[in-house]
Amino acid sequence: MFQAEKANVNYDRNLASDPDEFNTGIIIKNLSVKFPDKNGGEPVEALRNVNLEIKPGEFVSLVGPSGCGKTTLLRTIADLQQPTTGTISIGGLTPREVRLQQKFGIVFQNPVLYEWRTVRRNVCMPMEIMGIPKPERTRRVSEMLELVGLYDFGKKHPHELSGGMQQRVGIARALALRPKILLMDEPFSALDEFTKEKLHLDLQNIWRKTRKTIIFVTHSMQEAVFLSDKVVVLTPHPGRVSAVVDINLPRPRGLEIKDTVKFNALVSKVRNSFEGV
Ligand SMILES: Nc1ncnc2c1ncn2[C@@H]1O[C@H](COP(=O)(O)OP(=O)(O)OP(=O)(O)O)[C@@H](O)[C@H]1O
Repeated sequence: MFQAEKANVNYDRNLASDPDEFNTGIIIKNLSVKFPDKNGGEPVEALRNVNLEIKPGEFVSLVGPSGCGKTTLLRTIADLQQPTTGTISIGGLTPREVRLQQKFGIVFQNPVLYEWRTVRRNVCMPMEIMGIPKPERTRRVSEMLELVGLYDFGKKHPHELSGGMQQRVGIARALALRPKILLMDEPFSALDEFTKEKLHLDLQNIWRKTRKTIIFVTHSMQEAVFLSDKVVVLTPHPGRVSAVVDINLPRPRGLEIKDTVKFNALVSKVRNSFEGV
């Protein structure tokens, strides 16, 4: 259980009902991304003609085999990669405008924590860079560490934590600047199955409490179905959307849902979307 739940902290008040209303709906139209070939050959078509709509507050996973363009799509939404053609609109703004407003939080597979800094000071770092005053920083670090279940570990250093705990620090750090959209690139793929399942439950709770739009990249069909409202299936060479599968399972979801016929039917549906291409 979350420490936040134990402490009966009202995160909905603190995190979700931000007075700064921001429409996090994402509309992607005819998006293509090509990378020039270093040896002068044909460019690599990482994404071809991607059309996708993500509603505000939706949890969407991108799944597909290696090289189908998942990371490229995430990076293009985050304005870390420019489209070759097509557009992305986020509540009417461009990815650049959204990035400059610090509305994206990004979590990578490897959280890249600073070993010489404590957990608290790792989470604090983006706020230091942004010049947020110290009392507010201290308050938010406590809030974020409670949210990810690490309040009692604030004085530890990264090497004293397990892989799962380190990834929680990465999530807390990504949330510290109060982003509206959380972009997660295979955040749990390096973790063991038990830790992964615990983090799935915890991420579901974080999403429920903070109401962020989450885009989650994974190779795992089960992970995608368990977490998402919608699974976007990508197919490589060139990278394109082969299906969008709605996951109409009730929430909140417990691990036992993985044993249900409905869950496994949805996993099969995602799998068959690859085979159909
Ligand atoms: N900076 C780059 N320069 C050249 N080619 C690139 C670059 N980034 C990605 N690619 C190519 O674009 C295609 C899509 O890559 P991308 O990393 O987005 O796929 P992915 O689905 O995230 O793969 P993985 O699951 O292995 O992370 C691949 O063929 C890849 O080699």
